[in-house]
Amino acid sequence: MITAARMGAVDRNAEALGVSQKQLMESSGNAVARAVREEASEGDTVTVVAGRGNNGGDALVAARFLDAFDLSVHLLGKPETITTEIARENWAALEAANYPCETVADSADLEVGDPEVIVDAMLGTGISGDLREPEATAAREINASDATVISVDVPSGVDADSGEVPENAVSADRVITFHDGKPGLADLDCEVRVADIGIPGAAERYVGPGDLELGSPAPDAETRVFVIGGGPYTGAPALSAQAALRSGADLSFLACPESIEDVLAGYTEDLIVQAYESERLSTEEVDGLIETATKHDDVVVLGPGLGTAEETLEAARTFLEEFEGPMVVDADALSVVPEVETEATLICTPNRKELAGMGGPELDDLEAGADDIERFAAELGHVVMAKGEADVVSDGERTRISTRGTPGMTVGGTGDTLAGITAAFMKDNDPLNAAAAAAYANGRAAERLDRGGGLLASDLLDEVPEVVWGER
Ligand SMILES: NC(=O)C1=CN([C@@H]2O[C@H](COP(=O)(O)OP(=O)(O)OC[C@H]3O[C@@H](n4cnc5c(N)ncnc54)[C@H](O)[C@@H]3O)[C@@H](O)[C@H]2O)[C@H](O)CC1
Ligand SMILES: [K+]
Repeated sequence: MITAARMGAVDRNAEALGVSQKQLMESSGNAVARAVREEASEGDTVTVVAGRGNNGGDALVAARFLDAFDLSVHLLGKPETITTEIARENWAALEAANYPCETVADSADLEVGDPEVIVDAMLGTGISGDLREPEATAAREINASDATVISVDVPSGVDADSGEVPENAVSADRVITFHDGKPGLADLDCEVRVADIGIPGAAERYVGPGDLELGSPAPDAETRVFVIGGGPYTGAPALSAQAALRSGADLSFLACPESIEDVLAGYTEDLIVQAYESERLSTEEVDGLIETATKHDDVVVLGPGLGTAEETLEAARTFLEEFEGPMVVDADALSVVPEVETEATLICTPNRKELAGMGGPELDDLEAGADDIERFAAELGHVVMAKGEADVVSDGERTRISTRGTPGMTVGGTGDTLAGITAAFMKDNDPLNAAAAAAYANGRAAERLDRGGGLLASDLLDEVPEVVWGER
Protein backbone atom coordinates (compact mmCIF):
# COMPACT_ATOMS: atom_id res chain seq x y z
CA MET A 1 0.00 0.00 0.00
CA ILE A 2 1.23 3.52 -0.65
CA THR A 3 -0.19 6.88 0.35
CA ALA A 4 -0.75 9.62 -2.21
CA ALA A 5 1.99 11.79 -0.68
CA ARG A 6 4.49 8.94 -0.74
CA MET A 7 3.42 8.09 -4.33
CA GLY A 8 4.24 11.66 -5.32
CA ALA A 9 7.66 11.36 -3.66
CA VAL A 10 8.37 8.10 -5.48
CA ASP A 11 7.32 9.68 -8.80
CA ARG A 12 9.72 12.55 -8.10
CA ASN A 13 12.50 10.07 -7.27
CA ALA A 14 11.78 8.18 -10.50
CA GLU A 15 12.13 11.44 -12.42
CA ALA A 16 15.49 12.09 -10.74
CA LEU A 17 16.55 8.59 -11.84
CA GLY A 18 15.64 9.49 -15.45
CA VAL A 19 12.17 8.00 -15.69
CA SER A 20 9.95 10.96 -16.56
CA GLN A 21 6.38 11.60 -15.45
CA LYS A 22 5.42 11.46 -19.12
CA GLN A 23 6.82 7.93 -19.40
CA LEU A 24 4.85 6.96 -16.30
CA MET A 25 1.68 8.50 -17.78
CA GLU A 26 2.23 6.50 -20.99
CA SER A 27 2.44 3.29 -18.97
CA SER A 28 -0.61 4.24 -16.89
CA GLY A 29 -2.63 5.02 -20.01
CA ASN A 30 -1.58 1.79 -21.64
CA ALA A 31 -2.65 -0.18 -18.57
CA VAL A 32 -6.08 1.53 -18.69
CA ALA A 33 -6.45 0.67 -22.39
CA ARG A 34 -5.64 -2.98 -21.68
CA ALA A 35 -8.48 -3.06 -19.14
CA VAL A 36 -10.89 -1.48 -21.65
CA ARG A 37 -9.97 -4.12 -24.21
CA GLU A 38 -10.90 -6.79 -21.68
CA GLU A 39 -14.36 -5.27 -21.26
CA ALA A 40 -15.28 -4.13 -24.78
CA SER A 41 -15.36 -5.87 -28.16
CA GLU A 42 -14.06 -4.29 -31.34
CA GLY A 43 -16.42 -1.54 -32.52
CA ASP A 44 -18.09 -1.13 -29.13
CA THR A 45 -18.70 2.39 -27.86
CA VAL A 46 -16.14 3.62 -25.36
CA THR A 47 -16.51 7.03 -23.68
CA VAL A 48 -13.58 8.70 -21.92
CA VAL A 49 -14.41 11.40 -19.35
CA ALA A 50 -11.17 13.22 -18.51
CA GLY A 51 -10.40 15.77 -15.83
CA ARG A 52 -7.82 18.53 -16.09
CA GLY A 53 -5.04 16.88 -14.09
CA ASN A 54 -2.78 13.90 -14.63
CA ASN A 55 -5.63 11.52 -13.86
CA GLY A 56 -7.26 12.85 -17.01
CA GLY A 57 -3.87 12.74 -18.69
CA ASP A 58 -3.69 8.99 -18.18
CA ALA A 59 -6.96 8.54 -20.08
CA LEU A 60 -5.85 10.90 -22.85
CA VAL A 61 -2.95 8.47 -23.33
CA ALA A 62 -5.30 5.47 -23.14
CA ALA A 63 -7.39 6.95 -25.98
CA ARG A 64 -4.48 6.46 -28.39
CA PHE A 65 -4.65 2.71 -27.71
CA LEU A 66 -8.41 2.50 -28.30
CA ASP A 67 -8.63 2.99 -32.10
CA ALA A 68 -10.49 -0.32 -32.41
CA PHE A 69 -13.51 1.14 -30.62
CA ASP A 70 -16.20 3.72 -31.29
CA LEU A 71 -14.39 6.21 -29.07
CA SER A 72 -15.34 9.63 -27.74
CA VAL A 73 -13.18 11.73 -25.41
CA HIS A 74 -14.69 14.47 -23.23
CA LEU A 75 -12.42 16.93 -21.43
CA LEU A 76 -14.15 18.61 -18.49
CA GLY A 77 -12.81 22.10 -19.07
CA LYS A 78 -10.92 24.17 -21.57
CA PRO A 79 -7.61 22.69 -22.80
CA GLU A 80 -5.76 25.74 -21.51
CA THR A 81 -6.97 24.92 -17.98
CA ILE A 82 -5.29 21.50 -18.04
CA THR A 83 -3.04 21.69 -14.99
CA THR A 84 0.06 19.82 -16.20
CA GLU A 85 2.27 20.03 -19.27
CA ILE A 86 2.24 16.30 -19.88
CA ALA A 87 -1.56 16.09 -19.82
CA ARG A 88 -1.77 19.13 -22.11
CA GLU A 89 0.65 17.50 -24.54
CA ASN A 90 -1.48 14.38 -24.63
CA TRP A 91 -4.62 16.39 -25.28
CA ALA A 92 -2.87 18.28 -28.09
CA ALA A 93 -1.75 14.99 -29.65
CA LEU A 94 -5.35 13.73 -29.73
CA GLU A 95 -6.55 16.95 -31.35
CA ALA A 96 -3.69 16.94 -33.87
CA ALA A 97 -4.46 13.32 -34.75
CA ASN A 98 -8.17 14.06 -35.22
CA TYR A 99 -9.31 11.87 -32.37
CA PRO A 100 -13.02 12.32 -31.55
CA CYS A 101 -12.48 14.64 -28.59
CA GLU A 102 -14.53 17.53 -27.29
CA THR A 103 -14.30 19.96 -24.41
CA VAL A 104 -17.17 20.27 -21.99
CA ALA A 105 -17.44 23.76 -20.55
CA ASP A 106 -20.69 23.23 -18.71
CA SER A 107 -21.70 19.89 -17.16
CA ALA A 108 -25.14 20.29 -18.78
CA ASP A 109 -23.39 19.85 -22.13
CA LEU A 110 -21.89 16.49 -21.18
CA GLU A 111 -23.45 13.70 -23.23
CA VAL A 112 -22.24 10.41 -21.73
CA GLY A 113 -24.64 8.52 -24.01
CA ASP A 114 -25.09 4.79 -23.50
CA PRO A 115 -21.64 3.26 -24.17
CA GLU A 116 -20.44 -0.24 -23.34
CA VAL A 117 -17.53 1.21 -21.36
CA ILE A 118 -16.92 4.54 -19.64
CA VAL A 119 -13.40 5.46 -18.56
CA ASP A 120 -13.66 7.61 -15.42
CA ALA A 121 -10.55 9.80 -15.43
CA MET A 122 -11.86 12.95 -13.79
CA LEU A 123 -10.00 12.85 -10.50
CA GLY A 124 -7.36 10.69 -8.92
CA THR A 125 -5.03 11.37 -6.00
CA GLY A 126 -5.15 15.12 -6.62
CA ILE A 127 -8.66 15.54 -5.32
CA SER A 128 -9.40 17.96 -2.52
CA GLY A 129 -12.81 17.99 -0.91
CA ASP A 130 -16.05 16.61 -2.38
CA LEU A 131 -16.59 16.59 -6.13
CA ARG A 132 -17.25 20.07 -7.49
CA GLU A 133 -18.87 20.94 -10.83
CA PRO A 134 -18.69 19.83 -13.58
CA GLU A 135 -17.26 16.62 -12.14
CA ALA A 136 -20.20 16.18 -9.74
CA THR A 137 -22.82 16.19 -12.51
CA ALA A 138 -20.58 14.07 -14.70
CA ALA A 139 -20.28 11.52 -11.90
CA ARG A 140 -24.07 11.36 -11.61
CA GLU A 141 -24.32 10.78 -15.40
CA ILE A 142 -21.66 8.07 -15.24
CA ASN A 143 -23.37 6.36 -12.29
CA ALA A 144 -26.75 6.53 -14.06
CA SER A 145 -25.46 4.82 -17.20
CA ASP A 146 -25.50 1.05 -17.81
CA ALA A 147 -21.89 1.13 -18.97
CA THR A 148 -19.06 -0.81 -17.38
CA VAL A 149 -17.20 1.93 -15.51
CA ILE A 150 -13.43 1.65 -15.39
CA SER A 151 -11.90 4.23 -13.03
CA VAL A 152 -8.35 5.46 -13.54
CA ASP A 153 -6.24 5.10 -10.38
CA VAL A 154 -9.13 5.97 -8.00
CA PRO A 155 -12.89 6.18 -8.56
CA SER A 156 -13.34 9.95 -8.96
CA GLY A 157 -14.29 11.47 -5.65
CA VAL A 158 -12.88 8.70 -3.45
CA ASP A 159 -10.02 9.69 -1.14
CA ALA A 160 -7.13 7.35 -2.02
CA ASP A 161 -5.73 7.54 1.54
CA SER A 162 -8.77 7.54 3.83
CA GLY A 163 -11.10 5.58 1.58
CA GLU A 164 -13.82 8.13 2.24
CA VAL A 165 -16.50 7.85 -0.45
CA PRO A 166 -18.57 11.06 -0.75
CA GLU A 167 -22.13 10.36 -1.85
CA ASN A 168 -21.51 11.88 -5.30
CA ALA A 169 -18.39 9.78 -6.02
CA VAL A 170 -18.20 7.59 -9.11
CA SER A 171 -19.24 4.01 -8.46
CA ALA A 172 -16.73 1.97 -10.49
CA ASP A 173 -16.96 -1.60 -11.74
CA ARG A 174 -13.19 -1.79 -12.03
CA VAL A 175 -10.29 0.37 -10.83
CA ILE A 176 -6.85 0.33 -12.47
CA THR A 177 -4.52 1.83 -9.90
CA PHE A 178 -0.81 2.35 -10.47
CA HIS A 179 2.38 0.98 -8.95
CA ASP A 180 0.96 -0.14 -5.62
CA GLY A 181 -2.35 -0.51 -3.81
CA LYS A 182 -3.80 2.57 -2.12
CA PRO A 183 -5.11 2.39 1.47
CA GLY A 184 -8.39 4.00 0.40
CA LEU A 185 -9.13 1.32 -2.21
CA ALA A 186 -8.85 -1.68 0.12
CA ASP A 187 -12.53 -1.76 1.09
CA LEU A 188 -14.08 -0.83 -2.28
CA ASP A 189 -16.59 -3.43 -3.46
CA CYS A 190 -15.24 -3.58 -6.98
CA GLU A 191 -12.27 -5.14 -8.69
CA VAL A 192 -9.05 -3.17 -8.08
CA ARG A 193 -6.04 -4.04 -10.23
CA VAL A 194 -2.56 -2.70 -9.52
CA ALA A 195 -0.74 -1.95 -12.78
CA ASP A 196 3.06 -1.85 -12.86
CA ILE A 197 3.99 1.41 -14.61
CA GLY A 198 7.76 0.91 -14.68
CA ILE A 199 8.80 2.88 -11.62
CA PRO A 200 12.29 1.58 -10.72
CA GLY A 201 12.49 -0.15 -7.33
CA ALA A 202 15.31 2.24 -6.47
CA ALA A 203 12.81 5.12 -6.49
CA GLU A 204 11.30 3.62 -3.33
CA ARG A 205 14.35 2.01 -1.76
CA TYR A 206 16.76 4.92 -2.13
CA VAL A 207 16.15 8.37 -0.72
CA GLY A 208 15.76 11.05 -3.38
CA PRO A 209 14.43 14.57 -3.93
CA GLY A 210 10.88 13.29 -3.48
CA ASP A 211 11.74 12.22 0.06
CA LEU A 212 13.07 15.69 0.79
CA GLU A 213 9.74 17.23 -0.19
CA LEU A 214 7.89 14.62 1.87
CA GLY A 215 10.03 14.90 5.01
CA SER A 216 11.05 18.54 5.26
CA PRO A 217 8.88 21.12 7.02
CA ALA A 218 6.24 23.24 5.34
CA PRO A 219 7.50 26.85 5.04
CA ASP A 220 4.99 28.02 7.64
CA ALA A 221 5.80 25.30 10.18
CA GLU A 222 6.86 26.70 13.58
CA THR A 223 9.33 24.43 15.26
CA ARG A 224 11.21 24.91 18.52
CA VAL A 225 14.12 22.56 18.97
CA PHE A 226 15.71 21.92 22.37
CA VAL A 227 19.22 20.49 22.27
CA ILE A 228 20.41 18.87 25.50
CA GLY A 229 24.10 18.32 25.06
CA GLY A 230 27.56 19.49 25.90
CA GLY A 231 29.48 19.02 29.04
CA PRO A 232 32.91 17.76 28.12
CA TYR A 233 32.34 18.98 24.56
CA THR A 234 30.95 22.20 23.11
CA GLY A 235 31.18 21.89 19.32
CA ALA A 236 28.68 19.04 18.96
CA PRO A 237 25.68 20.69 20.64
CA ALA A 238 26.39 23.98 18.90
CA LEU A 239 26.46 22.26 15.49
CA SER A 240 23.19 20.42 16.19
CA ALA A 241 21.42 23.53 17.44
CA GLN A 242 22.56 25.61 14.48
CA ALA A 243 21.74 22.89 11.95
CA ALA A 244 18.19 22.83 13.32
CA LEU A 245 17.82 26.55 12.60
CA ARG A 246 19.30 26.10 9.13
CA SER A 247 16.71 23.41 8.43
CA GLY A 248 13.66 25.41 9.35
CA ALA A 249 13.45 25.46 13.15
CA ASP A 250 12.32 28.89 14.36
CA LEU A 251 13.98 28.71 17.74
CA SER A 252 16.84 26.54 18.87
CA PHE A 253 17.48 26.24 22.58
CA LEU A 254 20.57 24.68 24.02
CA ALA A 255 20.66 23.29 27.57
CA CYS A 256 24.21 22.86 28.91
CA PRO A 257 26.29 23.09 32.09
CA GLU A 258 26.89 26.73 33.05
CA SER A 259 30.64 26.04 32.87
CA ILE A 260 30.40 26.09 29.06
CA GLU A 261 27.51 28.55 28.76
CA ASP A 262 29.74 31.41 27.58
CA VAL A 263 31.57 29.17 25.12
CA LEU A 264 28.30 28.04 23.53
CA ALA A 265 26.72 31.48 23.59
CA GLY A 266 29.88 32.74 21.98
CA TYR A 267 29.44 30.61 18.87
CA THR A 268 26.52 32.60 17.51
CA GLU A 269 23.78 35.02 18.49
CA ASP A 270 21.24 32.64 17.02
CA LEU A 271 21.21 30.09 19.83
CA ILE A 272 19.31 30.54 23.08
CA VAL A 273 21.57 28.97 25.68
CA GLN A 274 19.91 27.80 28.89
CA ALA A 275 22.55 26.75 31.40
CA TYR A 276 22.08 24.52 34.41
CA GLU A 277 24.31 24.46 37.51
CA SER A 278 25.67 20.92 37.43
CA GLU A 279 29.06 20.21 35.95
CA ARG A 280 27.42 17.83 33.50
CA LEU A 281 23.91 16.52 32.77
CA SER A 282 22.72 14.84 35.95
CA THR A 283 19.44 13.55 37.35
CA GLU A 284 18.79 16.64 39.49
CA GLU A 285 18.62 18.68 36.25
CA VAL A 286 16.27 16.31 34.44
CA ASP A 287 12.93 17.36 35.94
CA GLY A 288 13.58 20.98 35.04
CA LEU A 289 14.62 20.04 31.52
CA ILE A 290 11.55 17.85 31.00
CA GLU A 291 9.29 20.62 32.23
CA THR A 292 10.93 23.13 29.86
CA ALA A 293 10.87 20.70 26.94
CA THR A 294 7.27 19.65 27.51
CA LYS A 295 6.01 23.20 27.97
CA HIS A 296 8.01 25.06 25.38
CA ASP A 297 9.55 22.83 22.77
CA ASP A 298 8.53 20.64 19.87
CA VAL A 299 11.50 18.34 19.43
CA VAL A 300 14.38 17.45 21.73
CA VAL A 301 17.88 16.44 20.62
CA LEU A 302 19.53 14.46 23.42
CA GLY A 303 23.15 13.53 23.22
CA PRO A 304 25.59 15.68 21.27
CA GLY A 305 28.74 16.12 23.32
CA LEU A 306 27.21 14.81 26.56
CA GLY A 307 30.08 12.49 27.37
CA THR A 308 29.62 9.08 29.00
CA ALA A 309 29.92 9.80 32.73
CA GLU A 310 27.68 7.38 34.66
CA GLU A 311 25.64 10.23 36.18
CA THR A 312 25.06 11.64 32.66
CA LEU A 313 23.88 8.29 31.34
CA GLU A 314 21.63 7.92 34.39
CA ALA A 315 20.15 11.36 33.66
CA ALA A 316 19.64 10.42 29.99
CA ARG A 317 17.84 7.25 31.13
CA THR A 318 15.53 9.28 33.38
CA PHE A 319 14.85 11.83 30.64
CA LEU A 320 13.92 9.09 28.19
CA GLU A 321 11.68 7.37 30.72
CA GLU A 322 9.75 10.53 31.53
CA PHE A 323 9.63 12.61 28.33
CA GLU A 324 6.83 11.78 25.90
CA GLY A 325 7.47 14.03 22.92
CA PRO A 326 9.48 13.58 19.71
CA MET A 327 13.22 13.19 20.23
CA VAL A 328 16.38 12.68 18.29
CA VAL A 329 18.79 10.61 20.35
CA ASP A 330 22.39 10.82 19.23
CA ALA A 331 25.94 10.02 20.29
CA ASP A 332 26.56 9.24 23.94
CA ALA A 333 22.88 8.97 24.90
CA LEU A 334 22.22 6.16 22.42
CA SER A 335 23.59 3.38 24.63
CA VAL A 336 20.77 3.82 27.17
CA VAL A 337 17.89 3.59 24.66
CA PRO A 338 17.62 -0.23 24.70
CA GLU A 339 17.47 -0.14 28.52
CA VAL A 340 14.43 2.11 28.86
CA GLU A 341 10.71 1.95 28.24
CA THR A 342 9.65 5.29 26.82
CA GLU A 343 6.49 6.96 25.50
CA ALA A 344 8.66 9.34 23.49
CA THR A 345 8.88 9.00 19.68
CA LEU A 346 12.57 8.49 19.02
CA ILE A 347 14.79 8.75 16.00
CA CYS A 348 18.09 7.15 17.00
CA THR A 349 21.09 8.20 14.91
CA PRO A 350 23.92 5.73 15.62
CA ASN A 351 27.06 5.35 13.56
CA ARG A 352 28.27 1.77 13.01
CA LYS A 353 30.02 1.56 16.39
CA GLU A 354 27.12 3.11 18.31
CA LEU A 355 24.70 0.77 16.52
CA ALA A 356 26.60 -2.25 17.81
CA GLY A 357 26.93 -0.53 21.20
CA MET A 358 23.12 -0.35 21.38
CA GLY A 359 22.89 -4.09 20.87
CA GLY A 360 22.31 -3.67 17.17
CA PRO A 361 24.04 -5.65 14.39
CA GLU A 362 27.81 -5.38 13.98
CA LEU A 363 28.12 -4.36 10.34
CA ASP A 364 30.95 -3.23 8.09
CA ASP A 365 28.54 -2.39 5.29
CA LEU A 366 25.30 -0.82 6.53
CA GLU A 367 23.57 -1.08 3.14
CA ALA A 368 24.32 -4.80 2.92
CA GLY A 369 23.05 -5.15 6.47
CA ALA A 370 19.85 -3.15 5.90
CA ASP A 371 17.63 -6.10 6.79
CA ASP A 372 19.48 -6.57 10.09
CA ILE A 373 19.01 -2.88 10.85
CA GLU A 374 15.31 -3.18 10.03
CA ARG A 375 15.00 -6.12 12.42
CA PHE A 376 16.86 -4.17 15.12
CA ALA A 377 14.57 -1.13 14.63
CA ALA A 378 11.56 -3.44 14.98
CA GLU A 379 12.93 -4.85 18.25
CA LEU A 380 13.84 -1.40 19.54
CA GLY A 381 10.44 0.00 18.56
CA HIS A 382 11.90 3.25 17.22
CA VAL A 383 13.27 4.69 14.00
CA VAL A 384 16.95 3.90 13.57
CA MET A 385 19.07 5.98 11.21
CA ALA A 386 22.33 4.09 10.97
CA LYS A 387 24.95 6.46 9.58
CA GLY A 388 27.74 5.33 7.33
CA GLU A 389 28.89 5.54 3.73
CA ALA A 390 25.25 4.80 3.07
CA ASP A 391 22.71 5.79 5.72
CA VAL A 392 20.09 3.14 6.45
CA VAL A 393 16.83 4.45 7.89
CA SER A 394 14.21 2.05 9.19
CA ASP A 395 11.18 1.98 11.47
CA GLY A 396 11.19 -1.80 11.60
CA GLU A 397 8.77 -2.14 8.68
CA ARG A 398 9.85 0.39 6.09
CA THR A 399 13.52 0.85 5.19
CA ARG A 400 15.10 3.47 3.00
CA ILE A 401 18.72 3.99 2.09
CA SER A 402 20.48 7.29 1.44
CA THR A 403 23.64 7.07 -0.62
CA ARG A 404 24.03 10.86 -0.70
CA GLY A 405 27.20 12.34 0.78
CA THR A 406 30.94 12.34 0.29
CA PRO A 407 33.90 10.56 1.86
CA GLY A 408 34.74 13.88 3.49
CA MET A 409 31.75 13.45 5.77
CA THR A 410 33.81 11.24 8.06
CA VAL A 411 35.07 14.52 9.54
CA GLY A 412 33.79 15.08 13.09
CA GLY A 413 30.51 16.88 13.52
CA THR A 414 28.52 15.78 10.45
CA GLY A 415 26.50 13.50 12.73
CA ASP A 416 25.74 16.53 14.90
CA THR A 417 24.44 18.55 11.95
CA LEU A 418 22.37 15.52 10.89
CA ALA A 419 20.81 15.32 14.37
CA GLY A 420 19.82 19.00 14.18
CA ILE A 421 18.37 18.69 10.67
CA THR A 422 16.40 15.62 11.77
CA ALA A 423 14.93 17.50 14.73
CA ALA A 424 13.84 20.40 12.53
CA PHE A 425 12.08 17.95 10.21
CA MET A 426 10.48 15.83 12.91
CA LYS A 427 7.63 17.98 14.23
CA ASP A 428 4.19 16.71 13.09
CA ASN A 429 5.92 14.40 10.65
CA ASP A 430 6.23 10.67 10.11
CA PRO A 431 9.59 10.07 11.84
CA LEU A 432 10.76 7.76 9.05
CA ASN A 433 10.05 10.46 6.44
CA ALA A 434 11.79 13.09 8.59
CA ALA A 435 14.87 10.93 9.10
CA ALA A 436 15.13 9.93 5.42
CA ALA A 437 14.81 13.56 4.34
CA ALA A 438 17.42 14.66 6.87
CA ALA A 439 19.94 12.04 5.73
CA TYR A 440 19.39 13.23 2.17
CA ALA A 441 19.74 16.93 3.06
CA ASN A 442 22.93 16.43 5.10
CA GLY A 443 24.50 14.35 2.34
CA ARG A 444 23.46 16.65 -0.47
CA ALA A 445 24.88 19.66 1.40
CA ALA A 446 28.24 17.88 1.59
CA GLU A 447 28.06 16.95 -2.12
CA ARG A 448 27.46 20.56 -3.06
CA LEU A 449 30.57 21.60 -1.10
CA ASP A 450 32.73 18.73 -2.28
CA ARG A 451 36.23 19.82 -3.27
CA GLY A 452 37.69 16.38 -2.77
CA GLY A 453 38.62 16.99 0.86
CA GLY A 454 38.84 19.47 3.69
CA LEU A 455 35.11 19.56 4.49
CA LEU A 456 34.25 20.98 7.92
CA ALA A 457 30.93 20.04 9.54
CA SER A 458 30.37 23.76 10.16
CA ASP A 459 30.59 24.31 6.38
CA LEU A 460 27.38 22.31 6.05
CA LEU A 461 25.41 24.88 8.04
CA ASP A 462 25.35 27.46 5.24
CA GLU A 463 24.70 24.84 2.57
CA VAL A 464 21.74 23.03 4.15
CA PRO A 465 19.18 25.76 3.28
CA GLU A 466 20.38 25.61 -0.34
CA VAL A 467 19.34 21.95 -0.36
CA VAL A 468 16.15 22.12 1.72
CA TRP A 469 14.69 25.15 -0.05
CA GLY A 470 16.76 25.36 -3.18
CA GLU A 471 16.47 21.77 -4.39
CA ARG A 472 12.98 20.65 -3.59
N1 LIG B 1 2.88 7.08 -10.00
C1 LIG B 1 1.60 7.23 -10.27
O1 LIG B 1 0.71 6.70 -9.61
C2 LIG B 1 1.21 8.13 -11.39
C3 LIG B 1 -0.08 8.64 -11.39
N2 LIG B 1 -0.52 9.46 -12.35
C4 LIG B 1 -1.87 9.99 -12.35
O2 LIG B 1 -1.81 11.27 -11.75
C5 LIG B 1 -2.97 11.41 -10.93
C6 LIG B 1 -2.77 12.58 -9.98
O3 LIG B 1 -2.76 13.70 -10.86
P1 LIG B 1 -2.94 15.19 -10.29
O4 LIG B 1 -2.75 16.10 -11.46
O5 LIG B 1 -2.06 15.37 -9.11
O6 LIG B 1 -4.42 15.30 -9.74
P2 LIG B 1 -5.79 14.78 -10.34
O7 LIG B 1 -5.70 14.62 -11.82
O8 LIG B 1 -6.23 13.65 -9.54
O9 LIG B 1 -6.78 16.01 -9.99
C7 LIG B 1 -6.33 17.30 -10.12
C8 LIG B 1 -7.38 18.12 -10.85
O10 LIG B 1 -8.66 17.97 -10.24
C9 LIG B 1 -9.13 19.25 -9.78
N3 LIG B 1 -9.82 19.00 -8.52
C10 LIG B 1 -9.26 18.76 -7.33
N4 LIG B 1 -10.20 18.53 -6.39
C11 LIG B 1 -11.40 18.62 -7.03
C12 LIG B 1 -12.75 18.48 -6.63
N5 LIG B 1 -13.05 18.20 -5.36
N6 LIG B 1 -13.74 18.64 -7.55
C13 LIG B 1 -13.43 18.95 -8.83
N7 LIG B 1 -12.16 19.10 -9.32
C14 LIG B 1 -11.17 18.93 -8.40
C15 LIG B 1 -7.88 20.08 -9.64
O11 LIG B 1 -8.19 21.43 -9.79
C16 LIG B 1 -7.04 19.56 -10.79
O12 LIG B 1 -7.45 20.14 -11.95
C17 LIG B 1 -3.11 10.07 -10.31
O13 LIG B 1 -4.35 9.84 -9.71
C18 LIG B 1 -2.84 9.17 -11.51
O14 LIG B 1 -4.03 8.98 -12.24
C19 LIG B 1 0.41 9.96 -13.38
O15 LIG B 1 -0.20 10.16 -14.56
C20 LIG B 1 1.52 8.97 -13.66
C21 LIG B 1 2.18 8.47 -12.44
K1 LIG C 1 -10.50 8.60 -11.61
